[in-house]
Amino acid sequence: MEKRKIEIMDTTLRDGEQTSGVSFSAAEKLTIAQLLLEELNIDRIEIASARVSEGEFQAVKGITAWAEERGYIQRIEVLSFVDGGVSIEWMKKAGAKVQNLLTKGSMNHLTHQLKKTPAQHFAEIATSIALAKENDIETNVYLEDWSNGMRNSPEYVFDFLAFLATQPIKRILLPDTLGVLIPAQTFEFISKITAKYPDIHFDFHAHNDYDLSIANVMEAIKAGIKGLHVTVNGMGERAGNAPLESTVAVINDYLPEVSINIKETSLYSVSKLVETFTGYRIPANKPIVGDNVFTQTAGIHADGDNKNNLYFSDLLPERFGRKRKYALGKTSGKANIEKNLQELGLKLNQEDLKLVTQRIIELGDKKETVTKEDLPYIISDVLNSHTYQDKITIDSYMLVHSKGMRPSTTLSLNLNGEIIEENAQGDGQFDAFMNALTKIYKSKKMTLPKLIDYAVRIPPGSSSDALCETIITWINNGKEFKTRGLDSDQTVAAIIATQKMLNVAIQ
Ligand SMILES: CC(C)C(=O)C(=O)O
Repeated sequence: MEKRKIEIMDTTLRDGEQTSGVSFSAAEKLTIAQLLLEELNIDRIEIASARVSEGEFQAVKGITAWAEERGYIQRIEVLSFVDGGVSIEWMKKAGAKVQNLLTKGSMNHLTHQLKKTPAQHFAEIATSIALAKENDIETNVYLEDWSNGMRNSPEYVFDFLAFLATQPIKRILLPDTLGVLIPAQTFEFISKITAKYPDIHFDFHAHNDYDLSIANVMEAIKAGIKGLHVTVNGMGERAGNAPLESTVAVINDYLPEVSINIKETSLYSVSKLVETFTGYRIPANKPIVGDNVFTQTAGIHADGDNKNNLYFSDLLPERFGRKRKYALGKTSGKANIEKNLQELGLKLNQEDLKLVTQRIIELGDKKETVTKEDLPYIISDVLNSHTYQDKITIDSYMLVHSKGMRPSTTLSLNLNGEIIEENAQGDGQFDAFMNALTKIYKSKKMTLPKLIDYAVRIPPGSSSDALCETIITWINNGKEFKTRGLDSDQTVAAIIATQKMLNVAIQ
């Protein structure tokens, strides 16, 4: 059976720009337009509202010049108004060839906003369409507030459609302007319209106010719609529009009777670029493009992935240019750690794996996020802890840092079984700690190795703040050696490195 083609119209550059606080520069608009058409294969794009500003005019001019050269000009659309030809003049100067004419799709809007009768409105629309035609501009017509129109004034909507059926237009665009439709209504309303006008091209423009945009998009397709409006990352007025990414995935996976032409593997990179241009952050749990949506956190999932891919679905990350990740944290378990080790090309015996797992769970308990890049540091720390037995331990300490007073430390040291407590002040918390330790050593007529270098680093490439490593270089009887400490807190890491030094020095 031949599949029905669904046209995808992306309105990131028009409705998406109506996201509160978002404004694209002309150069950004051109870059996004190029990616949408050439990288993703989007059928049509709506790039601006006519008459908005000089900046918008320049942006449209730039895109139309480029599109004309590439033969894409009929795929570039501009939102225009019933304004006696002002929008047409603006579009002509900007080089645009397709207007999406904004009209009133409900009696409520018509009477209370325009304060006109249907006959007056239709006459003005006919003039706008004729004027566009004279100027070689093609017309699509938006019925603003159409979904409420279908609920509250269906006779008006059908009169309006009967009028439009006589007009030289290409498409009729049906917006759920306030995002109020539920899937059953979407199906019912669109079915009624497509049954009556099977040869007219209708687009559906969803909004996401009830988080139902994708469900509505699916019903609109089943009801015979020929085109859909979407935005990258679901940006748009209020709660936004139907997100391009989920629309593509759900159509490809669940609606085999229709076809679309979008390149799935480029969805993520375009989404990221739009995120960067807008500063509008993608939530980590946003389907397809969110940071965490291909990360297995629970160990049982990673374990299942090893056993006949028990936790896989059709939403494979590679489809969207992404990779599956296995989180490291308190719920991760051995399977997650093994997956990360595999990726790093590392192997551990069962005992060390257990110790590393234990360390990661401890960090997770402190609400730290551990990344793959942290793993070699944790392993090195765990493996090094095998090389000596701690005879001297710092059993407890209190570090005080306050305004207007010198930092101070109280510590309790277990020196070969004897517990000694001491306190001291210093220039910083670690300095105060070392001063207290020096006091204990002096009281026992022992000498401490001298600290000659102190370096702190976070694991390179780590995107988490889980760990920092403190590496201290000491000198003892003319011999230099280094010890390291690993912790989420820099001073604690230094204290761990110091305890190691105390034990190395007595060997
Ligand atoms: C401006 C119009 C076309 C719109 O975006 C809507 O009604 O949702």
